[in-house]
Amino acid sequence: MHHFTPGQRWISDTELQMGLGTVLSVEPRTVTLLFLATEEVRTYARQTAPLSRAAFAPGDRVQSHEGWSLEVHSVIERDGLLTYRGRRENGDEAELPEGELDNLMQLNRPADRLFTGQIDPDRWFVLRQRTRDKAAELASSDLHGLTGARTSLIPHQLYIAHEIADRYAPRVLLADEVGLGKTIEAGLILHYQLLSERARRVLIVVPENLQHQWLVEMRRRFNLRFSLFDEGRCRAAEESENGVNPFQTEQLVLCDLSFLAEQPTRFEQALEADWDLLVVDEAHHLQWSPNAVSREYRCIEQLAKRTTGALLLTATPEQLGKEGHFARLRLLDPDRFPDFDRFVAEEQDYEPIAAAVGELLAGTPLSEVAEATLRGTVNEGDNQPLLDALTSGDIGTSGSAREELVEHLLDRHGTGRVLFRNTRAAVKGFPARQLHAIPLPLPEAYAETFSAVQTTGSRETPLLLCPERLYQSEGAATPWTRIDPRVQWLIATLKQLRSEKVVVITATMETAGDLAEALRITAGIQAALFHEGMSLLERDRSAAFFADREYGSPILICSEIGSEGRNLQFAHHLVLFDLPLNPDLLEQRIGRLDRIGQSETIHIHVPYLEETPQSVLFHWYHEGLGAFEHTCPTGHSVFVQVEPALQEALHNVDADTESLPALIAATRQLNERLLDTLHRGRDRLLEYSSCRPQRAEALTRRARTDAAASEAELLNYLEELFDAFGVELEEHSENAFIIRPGAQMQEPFPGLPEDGLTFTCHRATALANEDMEFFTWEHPLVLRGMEMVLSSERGNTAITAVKHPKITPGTLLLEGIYLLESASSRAVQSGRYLPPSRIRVVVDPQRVDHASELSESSLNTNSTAVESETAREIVNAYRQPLRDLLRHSETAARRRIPELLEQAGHRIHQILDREIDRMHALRQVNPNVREEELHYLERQREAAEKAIASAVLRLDAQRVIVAT
Ligand SMILES: Nc1ncnc2c1ncn2[C@@H]1O[C@H](COP(=O)(O)OP(=O)(O)OP(=O)(O)O)[C@@H](O)[C@H]1O
Repeated sequence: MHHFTPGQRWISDTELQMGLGTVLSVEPRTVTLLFLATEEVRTYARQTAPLSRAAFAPGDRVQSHEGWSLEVHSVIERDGLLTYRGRRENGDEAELPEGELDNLMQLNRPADRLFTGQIDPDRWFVLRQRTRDKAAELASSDLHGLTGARTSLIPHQLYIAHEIADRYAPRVLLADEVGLGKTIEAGLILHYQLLSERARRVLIVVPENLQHQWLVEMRRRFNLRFSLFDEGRCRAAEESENGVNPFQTEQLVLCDLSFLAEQPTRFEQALEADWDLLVVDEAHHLQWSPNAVSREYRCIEQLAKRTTGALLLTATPEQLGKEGHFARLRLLDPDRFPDFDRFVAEEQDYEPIAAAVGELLAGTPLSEVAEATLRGTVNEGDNQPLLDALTSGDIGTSGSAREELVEHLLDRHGTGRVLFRNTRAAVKGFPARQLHAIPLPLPEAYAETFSAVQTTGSRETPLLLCPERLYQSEGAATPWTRIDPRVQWLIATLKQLRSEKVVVITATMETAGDLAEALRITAGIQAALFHEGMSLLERDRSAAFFADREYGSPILICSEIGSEGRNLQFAHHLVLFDLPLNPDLLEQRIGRLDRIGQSETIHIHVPYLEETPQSVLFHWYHEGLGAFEHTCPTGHSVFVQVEPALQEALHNVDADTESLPALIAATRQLNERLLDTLHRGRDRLLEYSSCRPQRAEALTRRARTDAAASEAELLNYLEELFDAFGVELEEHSENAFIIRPGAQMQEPFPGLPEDGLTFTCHRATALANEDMEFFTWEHPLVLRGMEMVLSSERGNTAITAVKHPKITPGTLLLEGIYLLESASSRAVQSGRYLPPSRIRVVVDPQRVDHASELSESSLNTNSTAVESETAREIVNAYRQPLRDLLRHSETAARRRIPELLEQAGHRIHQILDREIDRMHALRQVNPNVREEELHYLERQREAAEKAIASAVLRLDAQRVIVAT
């Protein structure tokens, strides 16, 4: 372990560009350093800190923070701190305590190593360069973080993730229809933000029964290891360290909403824990109305206020009404959504804009109405010239003008930047749903029940829809499962569908439990059970029992909690043992099977008792809304409007035979009207902005091409990497390999278990074999391997013999690899504009740079290894010529700096100026753009320019070339 003393100067091996750090404090297990050049404070575990002591020796030249330099003659150590004595440039004798060293001073380690004979095998040099190149390429790629997860590359998801992930502190509502991949989208955004260090601390809040699924999805798809926080975990953290805030002991935390809502102390701790990103799944649970704000809503509201980024997920944003929807948007941006009435009024204006966008996209000549709408937008600043180009009839310019106008309109109108919603209709390619309606006779015993409760108020509706409930109270004489014909029907149907997986959903856990029991006793069927009365572990076991293809149960019986979030698309049969009153809940239930990955027609079985409220509801859903065979985006709005009449019909089944057909007809009409309005207005705009198909397709094509090229490249790289570190690699099966620690391995390879692991770089293989690791350029083991190469000194000094037609035998050349690095924090992302770009020079004694004719590949293919003993002899024999070559190479490298800085400046302007201009235009019409976001971009531009102006050149590696 290193010995640290406050005031000492150290350098980060993994982030050399941060310059010299100063030890601030030393704790028993940690050490904290301040890197003044980037104004960052970092705390490391002492045992494993990737730090090297910045200690200089006589003969070195050191630089003071005042700008003068000193040639060191002697070094004095006092209480662990060094003071350098020597001569300044002006000839004065001077002393320089290490605390006064220039923060950006670089260590010339490769040269030191060369002259002290620490020369590496040539393959290490080659590996180092390859790694360096790749790291630079990844740092500047907009796809890095979005394509390496174990997911199929699906256009609407990639589009959303790409739109959002790169934003500063994104605050959005992901509201794709059920099962289209909101979790995946959130995972992609998280992954991108974490990889690019835009976010470090993330809190995910989900309903209790989805905790495990989220943990598993984040781990197996994105390699993100979240820690599950419950009371036990919090207590354990407090016991192991007195006074600690448990939520601060981990960076990635997942917990359950009711835990936070019900435990004020824990909630306060979570609130204090300083998150960068908050993710809330099933956000429709956050109930809000002007008169009643739920505890859950209040919790998330406070967390969202304190956290810069927030992703809310819900498939049914309006499940609890438009007000609730507005309230959730308000959580994301209270300034933009201050007032519910204004929000509703704004929606009225979307229709003409949506119509104009539709015409622009269709490519047809503009109607007068659309043209007038577009003319109404010229005050936004930049639409007039586009409109002129469009109406001029010039084919050459009108196409791109159309495209740009669409962009402007979508950017500036509607909820486009805050809300994303993809629908099945837009995404396409989903299998059909087939309804099997099963009317069953009403048993005598139930008939009494109905007449007893029919005339009572709407509070009794659940009893009407689930009459068995009356028989579930203690002391009921007959078990309802013997009376209810749905049970016999279920048994018969399950027997028929013997080889199929069947999901049965029912409203309550009591009914679910009774059903499972009845199946077991009457028919010997062992069903998996899933309800809120079971522990989390029991539920997860049950879900796994059902999912197991070979030994599992073919039947899963869930209470309503099973209708949210779970992935059951491997089943094709769904039994709705009863029907929920809320259309969104019905959609959630069907969504368990109707989700991405469903490969067959979904059979929806609905048994209902004839001439009862059950049959009323069935007909209302089926004939009024068509909700079984299609998703029904308007379901909730229709329900709200017809609820009194529907309740009436449920409570008076046989009062008047005319009223139900009338209700159904009215429902159908209303539904059609609402669908039409939505289609023309709000939803149209939302659809256009949630996924612009051409862009999404182009992005996906690029991602797929990149991924395909990466696969072969990565495999080839990994062979070299593993070979260099002594990791053994062998074939496992087609596209799959095994790696394990080899006999030659000198240090542990991070992430590689003792007994090895199986991996594939092939996406389809990874998707089909979840037990294999999916290695991509984003996988932690690959990234840590690359970091190991770059943070170690290995490969920064080599000697090689080259036979090359362009070099006279006997010539000594020096290949120098320099890095031009800006000392900025990663938040400034100067790397995006000035990727840690290499400057490669190959100088001869006449100071001529041969870099272009002696390319790396031509040198690598023509080189032969030089024995280490011979290498040392060469260095000893040619010390002075080599020192001269080093000087020349640095001069040659410096000549290239202006060009690189210019390119970086250009890149800053290209990316940020455009973005800032766009934001300004947007704010004219769409206050969705937060002031904060705009300022962030402006600050970013300033900081990036500053960082780049202070970029320094550093020798990263050198290779002596002896021509033979
Ligand atoms: N890109 C993808 N690659 C592989 N599987 C995917 C992909 N997208 C979605 N899936 C699978 O499809 C199913 C639905 O995805 P997900 O759970 O993210 O949807 P959701 O919109 O969050 O669903 P819900 O509305 O039910 O919460 C999941 O089983 C998920 O693993």
